[in-house]
Amino acid sequence: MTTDPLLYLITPPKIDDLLGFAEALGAVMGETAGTTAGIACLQLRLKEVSDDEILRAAEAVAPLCEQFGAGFLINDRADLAKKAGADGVHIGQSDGTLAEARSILGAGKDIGVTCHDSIHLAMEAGEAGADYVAFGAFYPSSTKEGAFRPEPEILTRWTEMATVPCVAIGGITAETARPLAEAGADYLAVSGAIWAHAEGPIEGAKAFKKALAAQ
Ligand SMILES: Cc1ncc(COP(=O)(O)OP(=O)(O)O)c(N)n1
Ligand SMILES: Cc1ncsc1CCOP(=O)(O)O
Ligand SMILES: [Mg+2]
Repeated sequence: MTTDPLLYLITPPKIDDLLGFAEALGAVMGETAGTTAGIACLQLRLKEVSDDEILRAAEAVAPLCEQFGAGFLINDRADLAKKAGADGVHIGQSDGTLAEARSILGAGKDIGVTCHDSIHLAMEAGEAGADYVAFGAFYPSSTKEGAFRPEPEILTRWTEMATVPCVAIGGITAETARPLAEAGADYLAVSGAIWAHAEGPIEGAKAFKKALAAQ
């Protein structure tokens, strides 16, 4: 690979067995630690669950992020990110404004913004102070349906015109990662390719280790 994106892991949208999940997460983080597929960031992305459930999950995963040196972000909710003492929040185009999230979290925290397939949205996010912009879904995703399907080239355009880091997301697997890395993604955001890997999350992590190995 010509570039070396970092891995940005996203949790499954529902976690039934929190202890079991934390164990699997620790194993994935341990498996990739110190390699080019080391987890740089974890996003807790639980959907249709109570605030308490999100905060309980945050309590379970935050120490692992600390242990393995990964940033810890919460999806959608700056207020819960603040309560959980997370490193930041990821917001979509319908999750409130960046200014609102910033006023809740303060200057030192990270705020990432979904920009779909739009350089225009990314410029707006960058101007509003986003710490990263996210483009996708690059490939069909079993985790989230979506109408937006950018070409990897958007990552190249962005990196040539802006300094704000870019995240690629959507259906990324060890097999589909390469064009996104070569196009200039700073981070590859991945969920299903780890958590729904046919042979389990550790094998999923090993596949990324192999795919992202320095060449
Ligand atoms: C890194 C990253 N990129 C995009 C998204 C999608 O956010 P959003 O559009 O708000 O959709 P939901 O994830 O909330 O369903 C993301 N979560 N993370
Ligand atoms: C949250 C999100 N936003 C666009 S695609 C996606 C899902 C990412 O999960 P997967 O890696 O399983 O496609
Ligand atoms: Mg959202």
